[in-house]
Amino acid sequence: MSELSGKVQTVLGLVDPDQLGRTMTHEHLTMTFECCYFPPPPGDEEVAENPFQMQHMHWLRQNPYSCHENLLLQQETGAVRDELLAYRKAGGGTIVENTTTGIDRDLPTLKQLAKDTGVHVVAGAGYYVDSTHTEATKRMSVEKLTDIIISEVLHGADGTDIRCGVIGEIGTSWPITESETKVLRATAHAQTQLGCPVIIHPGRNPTAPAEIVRILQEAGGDISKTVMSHLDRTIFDDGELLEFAKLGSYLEYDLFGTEMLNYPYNLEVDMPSDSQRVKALAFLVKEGYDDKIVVAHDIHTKNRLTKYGGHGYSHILKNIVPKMLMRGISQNQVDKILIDNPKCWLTFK
Ligand SMILES: CC(=O)NCCS(=O)(=O)O
Repeated sequence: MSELSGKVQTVLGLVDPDQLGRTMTHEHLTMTFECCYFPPPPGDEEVAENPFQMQHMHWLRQNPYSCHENLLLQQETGAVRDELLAYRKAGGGTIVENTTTGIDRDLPTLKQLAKDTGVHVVAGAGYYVDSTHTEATKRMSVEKLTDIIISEVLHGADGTDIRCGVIGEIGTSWPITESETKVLRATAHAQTQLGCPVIIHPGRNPTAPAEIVRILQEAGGDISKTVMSHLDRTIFDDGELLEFAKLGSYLEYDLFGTEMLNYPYNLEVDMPSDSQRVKALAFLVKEGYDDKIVVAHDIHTKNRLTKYGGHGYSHILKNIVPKMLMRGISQNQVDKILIDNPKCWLTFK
């Protein structure tokens, strides 16, 4: 039995799972999203150059990816520190920080933030989407990728001794690329050896989550210890959602706080409102999946920080939980979603 068994690995070391408390399973505290810059609508170029003014806040919420500066969350460590202190005050205990190779993971900053704020921070191992894979990464064998991921969990990542406590978010596009398929297989192999939690970023197609599960399963992955992220922008049909839920992964609604009319990465998608997200959670609870739901905000742009008039990391605790209770999700079920399910997922086998 490894020393990790029965524990959760944070950037400050191993902790007992009961210490985690309320947990957001998919956030970013420092990263860059420049890989996913999307040009502004014609005529809006000037706003995009000078976005952080009151009169532009609505534009920024609607076009968060069309402003270079908005994509540089790594410039906001001070604001994020204040946010984490507020998160603790609001009853938060833990944040899973999903930044992986390709979007500027910064483990020393995560460690410092955890020390300064008392929030448990669990860091992610592995690789983001194909467009961020280097040529060297693309040439690697599954075995080599597996070794790197395992080492990031057992010894530390990016030349530090700071260890990751989860594999992911592992990025995939749609269709899934060859390089992403190798990383998924390596993820499953590493998970088999480590007994660790895994979290996946699916491509923007309703069939993507099931296809990813198929690839992980074929490579021996443990789907019951895997979170499928971003379901709120991926599967919209209730029947398809239940079909996917049967496969046994955790079901993550992680874009709370995001309101956007035109989702630039897939104009077919109607991004739901928070009320619609709560409705989806209530539906899954009614169908018996309360042991499988996890939630988060997936903050990855500056405009979502309270410093810039955004909802911040405490939005779920302050605003969404009361709405969940109002929509028939019991306090016991809320506690499962915020405390028990993340704890169970994050604990090494
Ligand atoms: C950081 C990240 O991957 N966020 C997800 C953005 S998406 O638009 O839901 O894919």
